[in-house]
Amino acid sequence: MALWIITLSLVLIIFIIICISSTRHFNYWKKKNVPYIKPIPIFGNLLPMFTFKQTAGEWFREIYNSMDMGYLGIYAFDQPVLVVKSPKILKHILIKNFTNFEDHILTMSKDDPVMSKMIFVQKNPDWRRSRSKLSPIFSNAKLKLMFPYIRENAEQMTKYLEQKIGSIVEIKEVCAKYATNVIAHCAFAVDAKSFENENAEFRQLGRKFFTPGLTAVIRQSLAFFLPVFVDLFKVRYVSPDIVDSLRKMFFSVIKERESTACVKDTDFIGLMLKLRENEKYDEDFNDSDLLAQSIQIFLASFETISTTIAFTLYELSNSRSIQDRLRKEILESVEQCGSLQYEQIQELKYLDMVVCETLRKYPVLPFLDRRCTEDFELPEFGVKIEKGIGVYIPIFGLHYDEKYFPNPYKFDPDRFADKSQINEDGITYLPFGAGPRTCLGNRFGLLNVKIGIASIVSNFQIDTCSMTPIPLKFDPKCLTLSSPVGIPLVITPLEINYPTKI
Ligand code: HEM
Repeated sequence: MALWIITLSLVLIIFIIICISSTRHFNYWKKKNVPYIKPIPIFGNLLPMFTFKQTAGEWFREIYNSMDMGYLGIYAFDQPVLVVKSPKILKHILIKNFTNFEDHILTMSKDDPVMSKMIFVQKNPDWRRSRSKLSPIFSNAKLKLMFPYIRENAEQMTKYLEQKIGSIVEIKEVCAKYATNVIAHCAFAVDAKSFENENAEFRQLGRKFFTPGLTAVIRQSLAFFLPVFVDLFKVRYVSPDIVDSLRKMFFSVIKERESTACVKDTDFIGLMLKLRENEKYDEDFNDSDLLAQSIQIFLASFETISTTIAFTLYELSNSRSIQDRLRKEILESVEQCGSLQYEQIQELKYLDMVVCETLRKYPVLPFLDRRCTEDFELPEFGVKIEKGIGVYIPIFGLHYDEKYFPNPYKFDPDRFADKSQINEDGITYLPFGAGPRTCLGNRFGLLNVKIGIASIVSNFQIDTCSMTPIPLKFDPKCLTLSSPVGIPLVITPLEINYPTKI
């Protein structure tokens, strides 16, 4: 027999074995009497995501809309996982019965000594220990100390934009420069110089990590949807050269701080060094833990901040009345105090409403995951979840549900005029997650987002141009929400002669 026939037969046999073995759990939801979507061999229900026809967020929204029940079974490759839609059940999972769902499904290879220590990835008991140590460094008092630098950086951004007046600006890139500078300064005590140098090292690192690519999205999707594979094949979530560059920067700052005995409260690295000093005898909090959490801060903040500002500016460019109302609020407030102050930012109600609405329409992380760590039962809802089962929360589906947000495609900040009712009866709005594992940096993130928006809106008028994608499409090669063509807009000086600018 010809060699090619033997080879082909072998490949065919291996393929059939993989197909059959990938279906061995496929009667799990049927046996539990849970409604489920019919899976296919190998991919389970994940094929649309891996053919890059849809983003993960859009796929979860489709699943969300396909069911009337409060929950539904699917298969992530061969693994049964539950997609939960009911706001009341979500409140139990994320808050009331949090101890049954403390871990994320997301897994990093144990062979990756840095990334596996990042707090987002840590499982218990490590996560609890890190969370209690890191929480104080995000306090209001600490953020206030960082405020002057953030405002200074926003001023640099407006100066940069002044040179671009009248031309088409890819605003997401400008916001990425702003966020890179803040995070490099606050997490690594480095002046990133993103506005001065198009190829600044920190900006390059951010581009490398967040520029969508086939291999990156496959690696990252496996970490979320097939964690067993990650450990088995030692799949790296972040390419080692990015981690190496951040490691070098981190240790050079530590060395400098130690040699000059310089103690600083105005950046996260200084705060973490203080923490290490206090935890001298804690072997579980050494330099590699500090490095892991610094990288965590870089990865968790830079894309979320820049994307949220860019999506807000996109919506403002599409609505002159919202843009004008926001500008009026900001400029009136600045006029009273001379310049924008930390406390004032928290009091700008319409700015807050605008940002909340942006995070509803564009939750940067469009889905969340949890792992059931103890059997869980809610007889009143007919729910029983076994230890080990993964749970996905379709944020994008909830945020576009007519029941909770009428006319969901409309950008309408007035939805958030009264925030007291939000998540009262169950969880329907969760751009930062919810419960004890909610985003650790949400106040820091919101502060940066609001200062960035206030600086641009108070100095420029923002409009769409022939290159602005309307409607906006999302990039299927990105797990977070992102536009494949960026967000090109035109900025012009303010038409009316406003009395004050920031
Ligand atoms: C607009 C900005 C941001 C958004 C929309 C956002 C969103 C999120 C979401 C959805 C989670 C998962 C929460 C959960 O599982 O319940 C999360 C976790 C986290 N975020 Fe953010 N984030 C933002 C900014 C930031 C910033 C600026 C930082 C750091 C300075 C940060 C640090 C973290 C950390 C450390 C976690 C893991 C918390 C834990 O597992 O205990 N985030 N974020």
